[in-house]
Amino acid sequence: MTGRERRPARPRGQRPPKRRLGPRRPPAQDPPRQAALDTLRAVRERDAYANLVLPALLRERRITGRDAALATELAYGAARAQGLLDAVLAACTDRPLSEVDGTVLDALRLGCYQLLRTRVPPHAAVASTVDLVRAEAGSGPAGFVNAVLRRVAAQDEAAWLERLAPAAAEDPIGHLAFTHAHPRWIAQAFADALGSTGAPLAALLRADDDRPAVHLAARPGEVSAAELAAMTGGDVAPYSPYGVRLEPGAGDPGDLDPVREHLAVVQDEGSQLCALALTRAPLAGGDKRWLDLCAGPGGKAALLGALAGLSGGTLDAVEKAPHRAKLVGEATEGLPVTVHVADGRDPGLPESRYDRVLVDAPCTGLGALRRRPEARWRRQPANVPGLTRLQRELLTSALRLVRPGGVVGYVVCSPHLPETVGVLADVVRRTGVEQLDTRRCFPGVPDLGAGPHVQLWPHVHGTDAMFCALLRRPG
Ligand SMILES: C[S@@+](CC[C@H](N)C(=O)[O-])C[C@H]1O[C@@H](n2cnc3c(N)ncnc32)[C@H](O)[C@@H]1O
Repeated sequence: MTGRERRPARPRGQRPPKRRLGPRRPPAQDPPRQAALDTLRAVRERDAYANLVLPALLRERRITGRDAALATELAYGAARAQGLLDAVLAACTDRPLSEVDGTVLDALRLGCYQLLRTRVPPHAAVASTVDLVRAEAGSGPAGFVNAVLRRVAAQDEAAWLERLAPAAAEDPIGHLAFTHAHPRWIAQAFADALGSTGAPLAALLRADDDRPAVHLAARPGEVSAAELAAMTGGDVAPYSPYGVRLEPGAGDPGDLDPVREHLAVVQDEGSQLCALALTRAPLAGGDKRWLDLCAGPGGKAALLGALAGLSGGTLDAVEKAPHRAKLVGEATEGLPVTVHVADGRDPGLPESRYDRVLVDAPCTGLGALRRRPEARWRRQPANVPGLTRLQRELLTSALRLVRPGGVVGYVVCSPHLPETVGVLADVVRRTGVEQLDTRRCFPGVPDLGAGPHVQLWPHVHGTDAMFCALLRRPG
């Protein structure tokens, strides 16, 4: 993210702290904001995931209802908007943000987020942040935060964007990236995949910046989507026969009884559709042996395992990371699923055996950024080459494991072209495998493009930006 303005001078009389001053005071009497601050700190200090840290903190501190909703909005919102917030904060002090104490910077981000992107009254946003910092770090840092946030509060978000965003005429992608708080390289990747730098890119970035609905998948054979919707207060999803959508901010879905009782899993509707597409591809001959080559934590394995069970089949589920393999075992309890802790590139399973194989490959996750608040600022372009090599190797391995005439589904939760059509083109060229018209296995889903693969989009389908290609090994 680049700004085009020089930073104004530091607020008069205020010096940012080099380090925390004096002993810590007792926690501020503002549990939601304290929880949000502690979440941002865990993300920064320990590379933690906000969407794992915060629910645990809320449970531990018994923060519920409106307070939990506020903590969630502030922690996830500030994590998502970090680049934009930092550009505004940098414009309000002459000291590099890298020299500001970490906790003070987390608090500044929280305060700035409230000022720019919530309806919290400005005086409350500033005062509550100053109180947090006073309790954490003392009155010197609190004075610094007070001065910086007063500068932020002098303008609203639109005015800051006008002042700091690259000009749309000169750099349309940079402008949209800044406006919707995305790193520029990710906006560029989206533009490449969409083939647009105009309205579709703006719509995608906007949707990616929104709080997403939570999607559930009903376990086939146990409960219908309509029953699950009635049990959870959600709505039956538009495309997946097993899907239910819950309103954003409807609380921790892990607490829902059907999820606790394994009648449903939390799973994006796009993920459900990709797993289902594999089962829908036409197949001649036997259809009892299925394989999931990258199964952890088990969302798709649970859906595939239940469907395999209903038709008298079985699923082998491979996962390299032992702790994630354990999660697959838990997610598929009671289903005809065998979990293997192994490397999918050479899992030690018989070759030419399986009727259907899913490769839900490790990827940048650029298609699911809205569900992982801090991920967009953590991912780097340097991550891509290692991932595409692994994706090619896993897909090649799947084509050895599937029987002649069998079907392989290649899925990534990313629209980034090197990970999608790039990997596919390379493997198709080397193996001569047949690409199926994947769109036919997404019945009722509109706007699937020119094919033969399928790219889903948040702004079009309300799902994560999942990519799916179905391939048939020559008979
Ligand atoms: C995108 S996730 C799969 C999500 C899963 N299919 C689901 O729906 O819950 C990719 C998984 O592949 C695993 N993985 C990474 N490298 C692997 C390898 N070489 N062999 C097998 N699994 C691998 C990761 O640990 C991760 O759990």
